[in-house]
Order: sequence, then structure tokens, then C-alpha cells
Amino acid sequence: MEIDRAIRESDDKRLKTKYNNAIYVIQRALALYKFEEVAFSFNGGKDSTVLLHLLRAGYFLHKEKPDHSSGIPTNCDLKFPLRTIYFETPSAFPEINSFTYKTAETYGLQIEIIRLDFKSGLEALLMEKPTTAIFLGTRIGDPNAVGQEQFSPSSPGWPPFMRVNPILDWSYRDVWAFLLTSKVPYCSLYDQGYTSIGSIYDTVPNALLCISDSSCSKENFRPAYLLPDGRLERAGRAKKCYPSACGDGPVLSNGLNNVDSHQTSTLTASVIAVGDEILFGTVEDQVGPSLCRKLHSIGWAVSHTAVVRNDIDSVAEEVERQKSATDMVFIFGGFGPLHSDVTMAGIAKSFGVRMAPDEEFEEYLRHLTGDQCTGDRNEMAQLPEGITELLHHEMLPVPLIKCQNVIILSATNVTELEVQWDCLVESKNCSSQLRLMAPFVSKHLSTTLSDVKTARCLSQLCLEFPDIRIGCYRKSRMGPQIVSFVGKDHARIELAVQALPLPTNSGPLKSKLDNPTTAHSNHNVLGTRGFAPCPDSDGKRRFLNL
Ligand SMILES: Cc1cc2nc3c(=O)[nH]c(=O)nc-3n(C[C@H](O)[C@H](O)[C@H](O)COP(=O)(O)O)c2cc1C
Ligand SMILES: Nc1ncnc2c1ncn2[C@@H]1O[C@H](COP(=O)(O)OP(=O)(O)OP(=O)(O)O)[C@@H](O)[C@H]1O
Ligand SMILES: [Mg+2]
Repeated sequence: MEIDRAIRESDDKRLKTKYNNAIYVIQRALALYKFEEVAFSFNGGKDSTVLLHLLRAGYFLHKEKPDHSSGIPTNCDLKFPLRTIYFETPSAFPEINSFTYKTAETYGLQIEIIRLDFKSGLEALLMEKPTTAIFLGTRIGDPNAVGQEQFSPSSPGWPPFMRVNPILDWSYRDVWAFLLTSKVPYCSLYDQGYTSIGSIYDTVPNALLCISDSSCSKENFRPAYLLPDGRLERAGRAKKCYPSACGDGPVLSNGLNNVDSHQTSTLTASVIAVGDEILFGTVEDQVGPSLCRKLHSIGWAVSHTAVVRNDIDSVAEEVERQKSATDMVFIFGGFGPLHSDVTMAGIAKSFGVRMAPDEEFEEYLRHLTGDQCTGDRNEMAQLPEGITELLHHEMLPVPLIKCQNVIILSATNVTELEVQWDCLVESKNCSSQLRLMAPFVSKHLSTTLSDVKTARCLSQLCLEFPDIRIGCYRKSRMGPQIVSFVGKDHARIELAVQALPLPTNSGPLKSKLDNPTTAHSNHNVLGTRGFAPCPDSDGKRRFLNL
């Protein structure tokens, strides 16, 4: 069998492993289900083209075995009479349609065209003939792959059948290694810069493959197999936004300058530290507070911080909660090759995906640590499968890792954090991950009045100014009370301060008007630091500007 021979003769060990695993899944499925009750969902895309040839190889190898009882026809030739379903829509690319039909003819597939949506089409199909299993070219990383295994029953509400996903664990690179090594034909669109194909309305060539040629106005694209980072395979597909707490769409966009300093809305972040030692009190966490200041300095609201144990479930539970509650989660600690370094595994668990070797990350680690940390022993190169993006920067010896809206910082102290932070916010870098929002401005007042005396008026103020964060703190029980007004609108803060309904007969007044963060000195501030005279001298106001 030409496919089998081509892979076995290649010296790509990884491809061979992936191939053998996929063939194993196919053969188990062919042994489990009656051949006439199995269908192959084929749409002419690259993943289903890979699957077609794996099925042919698996079928051929299965038939070679003397004792099989699955009812597979015994004549072996190029023809492959597997039931094949294609959901055709008017919005399909003509190139996809013609490739699908031509391929079906070449290999003798028994193709059935379905012109209904997936669910109704499958309902009709199952009514018409028994169908117990359907082969799909779904891969981890496809939006619909989350939670799926190689054998996954159809979802509740869908007609009952087994979804068989032999290439679930294949990467983009594996797909192209297979197609090029086995030299099988694939749809021509992949040679024109398309890397993942949906409909004519939502798919364009992948901009990362664009060859800029100033002499002609027409854009040219390199072929899909040259895409350097397979995680960006869907960059040519219209993005489906994941819900964001501020209703403002996803924060991140690959390859785009995302400085957005005019934005007056606020994005929220949570900061999670992982470390038993912090919980024991043995180590004082300085990265967390520093990160909070940095986020605040670029206009982000940190709405939650937590310290969790070095334990997969503790990490998973916290990440699971925060990734949906806030726009971005920052997590640090518990990252490395030690037994206690469980952060990545916890993140994988929170997303319901497996840990899998990441070749690119492994390459970076190999440069850094040489042979000490390679091959199977390199636990650090295991990353959550299908959701991981590497954030490159020339200042970083090893890229930062992002799993959807969770950013993993490897910083163990404030100096290391400085470097990683700068890489994240640097807008010119194409991996820039943080949108710079309009900075917060704040005003701080100090009073010697007791809490009992200020309580009611401050509560009243909070009701009147829900857009301003009005907070109170004191550095000692006997010392002055400090009242802070934090928001994005200078004028509103001034109004709130002026509206402070103060009791009479109380102590001195001080106020300070500033942006409390020092990390970014170019931010808009309300005034200068230092003590200023009280704006009112009627003897009634009892707060001083700080
Ligand atoms: C044969 C087949 C079986 C499917 N089974 C399911 C299923 O059990 N549950 C489900 O939610 N979606 C199912 N889908 C839909 C896919 O998950 C997904 O929505 C589809 O591939 C469209 O992806 P797209 O929206 O990216 O084009 C199935 C699709 C096909 C073709
Ligand atoms: N219109 C369709 N008809 C039949 N099967 C489909 C259709 N759309 C998707 N599928 C099934 O779902 C799988 C995943 O679809 P997906 O679009 O991600 O992959 P692909 O089309 O094979 O490759 P690409 O990612 O390059 O578009 C396909 O491999 C195929 O098995
Ligand atoms: Mg795909």
C-alpha cells in the first residue's frame, strides 16, 4: 500500500508515531463496527484528506489480516467503497467542491451529498440507514474539539452515533508532514495561502503567508505548509469572539498592534500565584503585587487575586473560575520541571484538554539547557494541547505561554517580571498581548475623623458615584484615615470629592491628587504629588488633599 510504504520509509519518527496511532484507532473502529454502518465525513479539507488516506491504509491493512469478521469486502484494489458523506452548501469554495467530487471518483468513495445543516442532515442519514460510527478529521485545536476523545459519542441532542477522530492529536505540522510525505493530492486552495477552509464568506488566505510585493497590487501567498506556527492556522478565518467581561470582544489578536489608549472602558484581570511556600508564609510574594500595580498602570482593573497550593486540582479550580470571570488571567509559580510544578497541568485540566509535547517549545528549551532536558524526559515541553500559543520576544530566551486568556509568567521575582511585562506590553511586537487602556486617575484624601463619623457620608457618596471606586484604608488604627477615589474620568472624580458631605467639628484636612502607580510615568494624572491646601477654607471640610 503506497501510503503505508511512504510513511514507513520516511525518517520522520514523530510522523510514524502519529500514523501508527491513527491506524490503530481506524482498525479498532473497523473491527468494532460493521463496515456498512460506518461513514466517513469528507469535505475536501486538508484534515479530511489526511483522514481519507489513513482510512485507505487502515482498511487495506485491516483486510490483510486473516481473521476479521467485520464484513469488509475482500477484493483489494485502489477502490475504497467506504460510505462517505459530504455536506454541501452554496457557500462552499468551488475548488473545494471540485476537489471533493474528483477525489470521490478517483478512490471509488460511495459519496452521499447532504444539503442540510449538520444536525438535520445526520438525523436524515440515520433514519435512512443504520450508521453507528462516523470518521471525522477533527483535530485538537479545532473549536469543536474541546472535550472530545478519539472515540466520542455524539453530543446530547444529536442523533446517536460514535464520532471517531483518528487524527485528534495531530498538529498542523503533522498534517502537512503526512500530505507531503505521502505525496497525495490536496485542494489547490492550500497552495494559495489558505490554511483552514470554511465558507467563501468567512475565509481568506492567511495573512501570515502573504508575500508583499510593492511592484504589483495583487497580493501573493505562500503555500499553507510553509506556515511557521500551526497555532495560527485559523488566522484566515473570521473570528468568533469569546465572551468578554466588558463586552468588548477578545483582548488578543495575533499580529496586530493593539494599543488602545483612547479606550475608557476597563478590562479585568485576575492574578493567581501558585506556591505552598507563600501559603505557609515562608516566602513573601512580590510578583503578585507588582503585577497588580502594572496592570493598574495600563488601565486594567484587577478584580481578583489568589494564592493556591501546588496541586493540580487547586490550580484547575481557580483557573476555571477566573478564566470565565475576567478578561485575562495571569498565573505564576509552579512552572518548571519539579514534582511541585503543576501549573501547566492544572491549566490543561481547567480547559479539559490533555498535556502534549510541544515541539517548538522543546526546541527553545533545548537551546537553553542542552541535552540535560530533551526528549521524553523533558516534562517542561508538555503543554496544554490545542489551546497553547507561544509569545515570542527577542528579549526572552524562552517564549511566554498563553492558553486562550490565561498568560503564564515564569518570573520568580520582580526583576524577571519587569522583563516579561515589557515583552507583553510592547506594542510593536507582533505578539503583543495586552491592550493598553486609558489609565486610572485617583485622588486621595486624608482625615483624622473616626470611621464612625465618616461611614455614613461615604456610603452616600458610593451610591451617588457608582462609577468611582471609593475606598478607605488606614496605616494604623490611631493614624489618619485615607479615602481614595479611583476612576477613569477626571471630572467625575472631582465631582465626587466636591460632593463629599462632611460632618462639622472635626480634624485637619489633607488631599493628594495623583495617579498612584509609578510604573508608567507618562500617564495622565490629575495633579502633582505632594500636599496641597484644602480646597475649601470654610472650616467645615474635614479632609485634606494628600
Ligand atoms: C459528521 C458530523 C458529526 C457531528 N457531530 C456533532 C456532535 O455530536 N455534536 C456537536 O456539537 N457538533 C457536531 N458536529 C458539528 C461540528 O462540531 C462542528 O460544528 C462542525 O464541524 C462545523 O464546524 P465550523 O462551525 O467550524 O464549520 C458534527 C459535524 C459533523 C460533520
Ligand atoms: N461540509 C462538511 N462535510 C463533511 N464533513 C465535514 C464538513 N465540514 C466539516 N466536516 C468534518 O469535520 C472535520 C473538521 O472540519 P475542518 O473544517 O476543521 O477540517 P478540514 O476541512 O478537513 O480542514 P481545514 O481545517 O483545512 O478546513 C472535517 O475533516 C470533516 O471530517
Ligand atoms: Mg480543520
